[in-house]
Amino acid sequence: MSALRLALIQMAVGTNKTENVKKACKLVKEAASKGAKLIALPECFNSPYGTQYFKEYSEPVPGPTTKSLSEVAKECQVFLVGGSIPENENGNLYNTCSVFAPNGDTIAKYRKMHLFDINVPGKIFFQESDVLKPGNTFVTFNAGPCKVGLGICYDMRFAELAQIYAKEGCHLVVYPGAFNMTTGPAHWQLLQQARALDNQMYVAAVSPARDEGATYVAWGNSSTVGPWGDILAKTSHEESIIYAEIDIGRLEEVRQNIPLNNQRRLDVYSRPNPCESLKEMSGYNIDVNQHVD
Ligand SMILES: NC(=O)CCC(=O)C(=O)O
Repeated sequence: MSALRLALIQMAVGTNKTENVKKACKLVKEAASKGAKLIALPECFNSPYGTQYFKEYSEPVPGPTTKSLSEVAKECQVFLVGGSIPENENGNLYNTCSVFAPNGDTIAKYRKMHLFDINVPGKIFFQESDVLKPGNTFVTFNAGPCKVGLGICYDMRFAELAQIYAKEGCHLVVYPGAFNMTTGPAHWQLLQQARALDNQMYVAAVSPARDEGATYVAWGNSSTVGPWGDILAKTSHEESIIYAEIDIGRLEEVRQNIPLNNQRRLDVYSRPNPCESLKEMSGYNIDVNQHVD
């Protein structure tokens, strides 16, 4: 078997943590009943998204939320990417994704590496680093034939993360994420397609459903993109589950058709930046746009 069915659960997240977890488990069961073998939840699915909420909703990992996820993964016999939750480890908070195998074992734990600190004046200011610490570790796991890398939301903007996963042999990167009404329409879909095309791999991004009454309004629009850069599944902003086949054969075909991996000019990329070297030699008076050999 070289394919598996992926489900992304774009769930509506409320302020009641117990209800959020209960709903997540119910939706996992629904996705499993439709044949999904790898199922992913969104970023911050047990808590509203916002720096003012993280401490109150935080819990240890393993803890009550991951226990429920482990149980439902086992009951449904699926691989479950547990979105993310605010993790509390000895008072330090992280944005953390745990992954569960069909036997309920925790097989991966990833802490968001690039914290969401942005300021688009008049539109959105967000400073995750006010309350969260970043993770420093790349995390992959195997789901049947598919090797999967993990990132969380803002991590999607950093091409290096997906590139490292591709080099490590991943076929798919899953990003639980919650873009917003400013950057969502501008960048959410483009970034997924860029990461997929650059690396000729599958990319899946799963958001909470949009709640216009929330302090942070998520863009929604969860989607799965294929190694050709094509959108395989996509939803709008309501609560929904979307499905796509992750087909390793198709990924290999794309890589054979356009063999980027054999064509990289590592000999050139590894040279010191020619523009910087020339600028230094010339006292910065050169046109750095000129071709330099
Ligand atoms: N939760 C996040 O990391 C949001 C990232 C985001 O909206 C972006 O524009 O990047």
